[in-house]
Amino acid sequence: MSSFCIRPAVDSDLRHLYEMAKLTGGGFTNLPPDRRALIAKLARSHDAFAGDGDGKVKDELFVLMLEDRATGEVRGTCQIFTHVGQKHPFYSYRIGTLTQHSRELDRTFRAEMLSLTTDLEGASEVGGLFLHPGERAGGLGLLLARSRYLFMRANRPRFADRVLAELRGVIDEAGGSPFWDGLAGRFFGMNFQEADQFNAIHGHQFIADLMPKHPIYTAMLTETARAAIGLPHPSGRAAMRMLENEGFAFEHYIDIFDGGPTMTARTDQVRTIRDARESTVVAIDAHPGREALVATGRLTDFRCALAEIRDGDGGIILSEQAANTLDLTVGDTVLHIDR
Ligand SMILES: CC(C)(COP(=O)(O)OP(=O)(O)OC[C@H]1O[C@@H](n2cnc3c(N)ncnc32)[C@H](O)[C@@H]1OP(=O)(O)O)[C@@H](O)C(=O)NCCC(=O)NCCSC(=O)CCC(=O)O
Repeated sequence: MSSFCIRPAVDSDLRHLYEMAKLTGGGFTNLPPDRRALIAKLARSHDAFAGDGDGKVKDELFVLMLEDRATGEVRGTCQIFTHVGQKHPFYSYRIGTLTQHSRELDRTFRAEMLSLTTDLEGASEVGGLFLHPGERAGGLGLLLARSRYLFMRANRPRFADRVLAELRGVIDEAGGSPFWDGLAGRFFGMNFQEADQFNAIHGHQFIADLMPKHPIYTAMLTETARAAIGLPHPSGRAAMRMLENEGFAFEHYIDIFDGGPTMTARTDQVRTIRDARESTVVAIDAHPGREALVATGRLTDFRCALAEIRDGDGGIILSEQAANTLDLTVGDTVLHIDR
């Protein structure tokens, strides 16, 4: 087990966030390579961690970081929004069908249409998931993604009953988006990269403002735009698999910008939220145990790590390594779930 640990972002993480944002290759709405936008994110996250939820529905943002406690190196990040669409409308396209029959021709046609909706307004959102390429395929992506669900469980009243995640859509080799070119791009006078850059600095709102409000028949889109509907960017397949493993499903909502799939779940049915257990640490030793995710704390003191645990008398026995990584001692309460 490693000494990697998830912790709340602090203002001095700007450098790390910026470095990671530069590595994403663009089109990653929640992690733009723009210092001003990242400073604003960190300030918003700072406020969210400092408050304790006053019962009002707000769109708060929590930014988490993956740090190697042995070296102090930051290797990943992820985000959680409490209620999207409180300030600016949260638009999605819903894919629907309209079936029509002609008696004279004896033909039935099913037309697929994209309707602009704000159906997902008020839901919580997980996003901004990024692991340094050098650390992939070793379980840390899983730690990053699932730590958010343990955080939500620890702060359940602050989150909505529904949770969504937007996956990046298909981007071609030239950095363009076939879905953008076939639809939104025709109403903006800019290519995808320009829109992406504008979006990073000024936010999503201009897209919503200029987007055509009438339903779009997909039969009228170009073949390449149509083929991109609901398809994730190839680098997002691991993220999609992890969402599916948690019980998220594609319910016919897509991003209005790049056509990427929006996955949704009932918050209390997300596997990690539903199945996590709260236990007391009854002992700490160096014997091997089963692999689990262990979290402690609730807000600025929140920490989460991969750990070896065993069942003990009246609680769990934790590995020494995990106890050091998470600063835990006997008698502390933790949230945990097997890997
Ligand atoms: C997403 C992560 C953090 C995932 O980390 P890793 O790559 O280390 O993941 P992993 O442990 O190798 O794999 C996790 C699960 O995905 C499966 N998997 C891996 N690669 C796959 C592929 N190409 N196709 C299908 N499934 C794949 C693995 O088998 C495993 O599932 P089993 O356990 O079943 O075997 C990383 O790939 C990354 O930083 N990618 C680039 C940035 C990105 O695209 N981020 C997502 C943006 S979308 C977003 O942020 C919203 C979504 C969200 O926030 O959750």
